Amino acid sequence: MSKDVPSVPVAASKKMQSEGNENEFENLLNSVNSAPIRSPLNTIPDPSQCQTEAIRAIGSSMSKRTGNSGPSFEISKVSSQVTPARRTSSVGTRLPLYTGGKGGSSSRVSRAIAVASSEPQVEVPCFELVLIRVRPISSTEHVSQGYGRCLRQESAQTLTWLGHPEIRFTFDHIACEMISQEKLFRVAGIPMVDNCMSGYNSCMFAYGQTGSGKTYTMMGDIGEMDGELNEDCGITPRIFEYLFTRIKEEEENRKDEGLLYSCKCSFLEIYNEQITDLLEPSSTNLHLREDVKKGVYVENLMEYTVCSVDDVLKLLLQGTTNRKIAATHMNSESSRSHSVFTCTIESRWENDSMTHLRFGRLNLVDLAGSER
Ligand SMILES: Nc1ncnc2c1ncn2[C@@H]1O[C@H](COP(=O)(O)OP(=O)(O)OP(=O)(O)O)[C@@H](O)[C@H]1O
Repeated sequence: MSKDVPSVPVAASKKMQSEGNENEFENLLNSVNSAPIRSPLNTIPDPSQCQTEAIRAIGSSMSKRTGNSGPSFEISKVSSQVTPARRTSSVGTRLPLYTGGKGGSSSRVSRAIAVASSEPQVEVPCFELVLIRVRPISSTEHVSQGYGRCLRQESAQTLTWLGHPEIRFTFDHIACEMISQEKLFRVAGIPMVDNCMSGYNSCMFAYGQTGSGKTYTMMGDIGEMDGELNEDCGITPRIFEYLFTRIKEEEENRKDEGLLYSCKCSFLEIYNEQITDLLEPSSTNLHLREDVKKGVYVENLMEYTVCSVDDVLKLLLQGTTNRKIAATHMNSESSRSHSVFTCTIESRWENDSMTHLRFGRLNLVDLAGSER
């Protein structure tokens, strides 16, 4: 059934490493004590609790480096970590506390990070999740090229590559080829938004071979139909639809505190080690800088205030049109660059005669595909 192909159709989406800042204005000295309690970081569900019928049912397959064509797979890596109040800014020793992922090619990592400063040490939790998404074989691959599946899914965490010898891989979670964009968003996207709104930075990135489905997963079909997102739209538009719904609810529920959110987005591309603003393509060769207050940032990158999912869709459409694409032998519209869509979510509210300010940053990264 299977036929060798020269490259690996592997896609990965990673949602990882985040830092959050909660900063309280004005009465800074009292800030730590008066800060409202955040939701727990690991609102990200245990992948084993996220199984869907489709995932359980499928014996889907994927290709491996030396192997056969077939559906690609993706990895979502999720992590969140929070820094406490801004005064304790320097992060010190990392204390890895590995939980699970024994013996597999990936592991779920839950870490605590000790914040080194003159103040008492604060444990900074960190949460990561690696998720594989298997892409179905296209009709061209199946009919014209005669490729078949080369994988068997054993469980929600384990896949076997049907080579000689067979090789088993274990991940935090495997989303089979039948998983819908919506379901994937519910597993990987919602917890990220919830964490960001609680002031934890979050990052998701898609990693894998050209044509394996990274852009489909991260962006998909960005258009709208009758004011609703397309069924095929990817995780990014869905994240913002959910984010603005949550913002509306929160602002409504905490009217008495005058809670207000504001969101700013930027969209950049890294191509040939050069950074370009995808929303202002003449702005190219931008520089990475580091600042004590801001941390690492891209100088002169434009940020746009967004108030609705429509605002975000416009930016996504504008940016993806400007992204560098070219044909590869596996994908006629292959992204040749890395893209990073960032949203900074800031919230401000009054409580006990103090103004509170909280930040969370969301990074959504679609890496360029590898042809090797
Ligand atoms: N889960 C899926 N279901 C159906 N079609 C898919 C799926 N994933 C990807 N595809 C289709 O496969 C093709 C390649 O996907 P995509 O462009 O997202 O790959 P990619 O990994 O981003 O590639 P590159 O790295 O070359 O940019 C597209 O036509 C896309 O619509």
